[in-house]
Amino acid sequence: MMNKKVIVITGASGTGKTTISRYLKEKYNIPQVLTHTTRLPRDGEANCVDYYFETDETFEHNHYLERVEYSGHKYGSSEEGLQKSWDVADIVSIVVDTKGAIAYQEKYGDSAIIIFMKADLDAVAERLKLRGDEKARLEQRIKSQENQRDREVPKEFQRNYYEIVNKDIKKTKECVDRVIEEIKVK
Ligand SMILES: Nc1nc2c(ncn2[C@@H]2O[C@H](COP(=O)(O)OP(=O)(O)O)[C@@H](O)[C@H]2O)c(=O)[nH]1
Ligand SMILES: Nc1ncnc2c1ncn2[C@@H]1O[C@H](COP(=O)(O)OP(=O)(O)O)[C@@H](O)[C@H]1O
Repeated sequence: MMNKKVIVITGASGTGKTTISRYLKEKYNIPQVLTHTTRLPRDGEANCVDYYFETDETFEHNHYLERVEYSGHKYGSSEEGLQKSWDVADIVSIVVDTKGAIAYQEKYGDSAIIIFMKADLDAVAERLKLRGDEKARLEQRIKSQENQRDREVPKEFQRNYYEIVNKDIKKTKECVDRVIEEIKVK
């Protein structure tokens, strides 16, 4: 089991977590572990592709490795989901908030590779508007206590994590490439 690795992509809203997860899939064929949420799909998002979209009731039918409330919605990831991805690939990725990242680090130790994403606040506001996030929801999300918290590296992180400042997307992807090279030689 321990030649298996999970790349845990974390950071505040709009910092580029999903973008990096997609890049890992496209360039390295690294599958993304899907998680469950009670928030509604955004335009362009689909069930079983971006998330397992749940109601408050169906959300409780799964059992979770870790679960959180984020800006008024529930999110959770399951051990089965991770295992299913590990069945088909040695390196997989998952996108979670920092609380989730801490849980993965605690459970999987060095097999959990943390990438903490950071971006300038003004750039984030602009990018989320372009992403098509509805204005009121966007503001609520940006102001949420969880999102404020996730703008900084939590003190609970153990020393080994990668921090990527996502300004120029080309440079960001180069940073990700270096992370993958490092993981692969380990
Ligand atoms: N801990 C945890 N966080 C999750 C899970 N699924 C998604 N998240 C996080 O929940 C937060 C909100 O996600 P989302 O609604 O997609 O908004 P976004 O960050 O603006 O794309 C993000 O930080 C996600 O990484 C999960 O299963 N567990
Ligand atoms: N470096 C970048 N420059 C410009 N736009 C970006 C950059 N990185 C991501 N984006 C765009 O910003 C929006 C938010 O990125 P996303 O990956 O959805 O963030 P997150 O998953 O962290 O909320 C998306 O529309 C994405 O295409």
